[in-house]
Amino acid sequence: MPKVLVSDSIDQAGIDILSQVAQVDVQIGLSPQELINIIPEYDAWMIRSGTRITKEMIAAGDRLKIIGRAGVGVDNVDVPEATRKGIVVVNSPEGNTIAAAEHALAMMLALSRYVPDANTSVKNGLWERKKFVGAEIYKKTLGIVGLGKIGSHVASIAKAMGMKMLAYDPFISIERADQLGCRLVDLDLLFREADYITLHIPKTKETANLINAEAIGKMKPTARIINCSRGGIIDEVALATALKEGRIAGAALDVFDNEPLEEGSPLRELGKEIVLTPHLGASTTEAQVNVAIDVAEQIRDVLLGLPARSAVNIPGLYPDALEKLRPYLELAETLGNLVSQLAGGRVELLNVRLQGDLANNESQAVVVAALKGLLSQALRERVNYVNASIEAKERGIRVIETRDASIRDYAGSLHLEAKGSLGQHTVTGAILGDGEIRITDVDEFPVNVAPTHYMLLTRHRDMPGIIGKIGSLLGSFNVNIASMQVGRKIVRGDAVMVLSLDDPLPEGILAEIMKVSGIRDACTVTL
Ligand SMILES: NC(=O)C1=CN([C@@H]2O[C@H](COP(=O)(O)OP(=O)(O)OC[C@H]3O[C@@H](n4cnc5c(N)ncnc54)[C@H](O)[C@@H]3O)[C@@H](O)[C@H]2O)C=CC1
Ligand SMILES: O=C(O)C(=O)COP(=O)(O)O
Repeated sequence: MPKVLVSDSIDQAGIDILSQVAQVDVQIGLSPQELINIIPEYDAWMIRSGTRITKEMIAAGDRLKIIGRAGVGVDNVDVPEATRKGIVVVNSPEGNTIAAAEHALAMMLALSRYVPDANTSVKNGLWERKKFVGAEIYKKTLGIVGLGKIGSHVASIAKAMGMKMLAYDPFISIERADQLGCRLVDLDLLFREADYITLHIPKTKETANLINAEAIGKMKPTARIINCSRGGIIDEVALATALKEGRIAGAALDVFDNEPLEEGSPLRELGKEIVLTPHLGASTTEAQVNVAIDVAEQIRDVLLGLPARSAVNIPGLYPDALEKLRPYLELAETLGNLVSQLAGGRVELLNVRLQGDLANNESQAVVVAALKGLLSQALRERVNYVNASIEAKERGIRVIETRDASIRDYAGSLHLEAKGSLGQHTVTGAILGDGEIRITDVDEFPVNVAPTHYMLLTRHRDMPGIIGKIGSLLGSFNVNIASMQVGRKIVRGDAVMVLSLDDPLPEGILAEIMKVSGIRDACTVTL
């Protein structure tokens, strides 16, 4: 019988499901070393946010087939390492949406009316009515950062409470925001105008320290910040200083840089202007039943050899179909990711054209893979083969699928066209005889490049010297070029340059590239 390790507190409903097919061991509070010692005997591992699954633990888990996160965020799991080891990572993308949204609203109200401190005061035998005069949220402006599942639910309730709403989410369409009663604005305006700012975004490179001293400096002195998303999005020291000096009015935090919140944290020293909870966003009976069942069912299915419905790192397709289409799914995902970065965040239209032999194939999975790639910049591990179409629909992305079997530059190729905040862009790619992916066309300019993790694309005038200048500029920043391709339609006309790089581009280099005479546009892409 397979064995499942449960190392965080999970609702019994989940344990019951797992017990149908496996021996379940619940072991909470083990140290990282203890986990490394015992994980070799387990086939599956079920956690919440309390366990950090590291590369070393995954390396030790020789029998591990699946890691199940009973919740949304998988930032406590080394997903790339799990993927490399062929371990499926699943989560429950929607099981705790309502709980997290309601907690954010509870925090907003508690903060406005000083409920926690007033409660402590009464329990201490005091009756301090003057000390706890609060603020109403009615007719106040709520700035929602991240209009995904939780942010959308917060919006619908805040609307009913009479709030005016601004939202910032570079991956959401204006129509979707309109439907929710939110005005999409840039971050700067949101910071300046909001009375309440609530964060509902994943922690990524872009969102780490988003709320820093500079951002706080733009806020009203009466502004209050609520964070029930992820620690590390707010600079805790900058926030504590601003609250201490009265530069903003309050903050309510459920998540922290270090959890549990460390003893010397300056946040602990503040008074009624701060409300702190110990990562309780998902802690309702209902949400815990939802996520436990959702994830336990997936672990059970995978242990029985069936696909998982919310895998964050592999497609939830049946093995036969998957094997046949695998190269094209990878191609579609890569091209989707590439075209989304060329078109800018707010993509409103994706046209997927299956060409040559590919036009005769079952196409749905290819379109879904392209959407998964397209949304991966916004949703990271949250988007998968199962939810990509729904996510795209909710974001107001129009998807058009066309086929043209007569285009036969390659046996089978895929052409994507996306319209976003940076205009309309196209990419084409194919699978070569050796199974390798090639990008064969960018914005209708022919190229022949293998995609790599770091890429630089320029639009320039085809003229002598320009390639050399870009090469030397990259060299002077110690960036190594793996390969370089120029595509043009006519001599000395417009051209594109596609460079595969071994290193990420340091900050500031794009501005230098743009100064090179003849360069019209340049962008970096991370695949
Ligand atoms: N405190 C708690 O116990 C809980 C916390 N969470 C966390 O809440 C967060 C939101 O969860 P969901 O709404 O389910 O996720 P979601 O994926 O549905 O929504 C996230 C939204 O953030 C947007 N986004 C991505 N990068 C952005 C950026 N740089 N700037 C602005 N917006 C950006 C995306 O377009 C998306 O609409 C996640 O970090 C999740 O882990 C979720 C449940 C419970
Ligand atoms: O689902 C999430 O992303 C959460 O943050 C919830 O965390 P938890 O399962 O309550 O430890």
